[in-house]
Amino acid sequence: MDALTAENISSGYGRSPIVRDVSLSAPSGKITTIVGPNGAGKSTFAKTLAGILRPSTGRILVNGVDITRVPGHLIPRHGLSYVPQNDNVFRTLTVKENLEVGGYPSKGDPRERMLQVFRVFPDLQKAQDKKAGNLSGGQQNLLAMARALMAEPSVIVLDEPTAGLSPAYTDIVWTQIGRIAGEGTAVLVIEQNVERALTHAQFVHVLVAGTNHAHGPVEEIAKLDLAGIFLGQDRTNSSASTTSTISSINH
Ligand SMILES: Nc1ncnc2c1ncn2[C@@H]1O[C@H](COP(=O)(O)OP(=O)(O)OP(=O)(O)O)[C@@H](O)[C@H]1O
Repeated sequence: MDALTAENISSGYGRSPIVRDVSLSAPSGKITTIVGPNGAGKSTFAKTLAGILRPSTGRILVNGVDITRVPGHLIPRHGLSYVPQNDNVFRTLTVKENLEVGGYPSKGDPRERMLQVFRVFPDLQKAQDKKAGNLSGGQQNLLAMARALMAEPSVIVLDEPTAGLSPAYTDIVWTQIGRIAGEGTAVLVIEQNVERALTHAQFVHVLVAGTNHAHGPVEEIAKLDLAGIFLGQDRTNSSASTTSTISSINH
């Protein structure tokens, strides 16, 4: 059974849905990414998984349990933690205090859990008494991920965790994402940069105009003409698809 299963989700902000009939699954211990052009509905879908938006159709299962109608603030207790792109740490609290807050949904010993999280994020242990607001943007994103891990989630949803980061810090964040998956968590990453998604993920979903355009193991998705798909001109089977083209349209 996949840790996360979303079936036929439609969702949005008003009467007409932004995301339409999207299905996706994310297995434990693997990285699944959602890629797509700007405005495709990736963040809207992530917010729907997190319970911030209520889907108008479909259902969301975590470890087989239907969480579709669970209020957003209780969803971490059901095994799904969400890290938004912005405002994802308490800036006036220390690193340690942020982690303590993140541990509230967990039933385990929070001190033990913090030591486990520090094993995945050793640099945060060194900075544990620093105010989160004094960390760099990249360190804040790592702290946000670590805070989400404190809840011992089965599934962690990361909305563009490397947005705005330097290439060097982007590599650090992806290394950490790999370590989170290595601990057995299902990781779902919204990623703007297709090249990065194809490099790091095992499964990829391509969302275009709010609908599921393609999905599958990374080896299969890498064969598609993603640049053409993003530009609305699917040229798969032509020779036009190159990784550098895909990369360049994402910057
Ligand atoms: N709070 C909101 N209220 C109304 N419409 C919104 C809101 N947030 C996003 N939208 C609209 O929903 C659509 C999808 O936005 P969304 O942020 O989900 O796309 P995305 O694929 O994550 O894009 P990006 O890669 O640019 O972040 C866009 O047309 C956007 O303008």
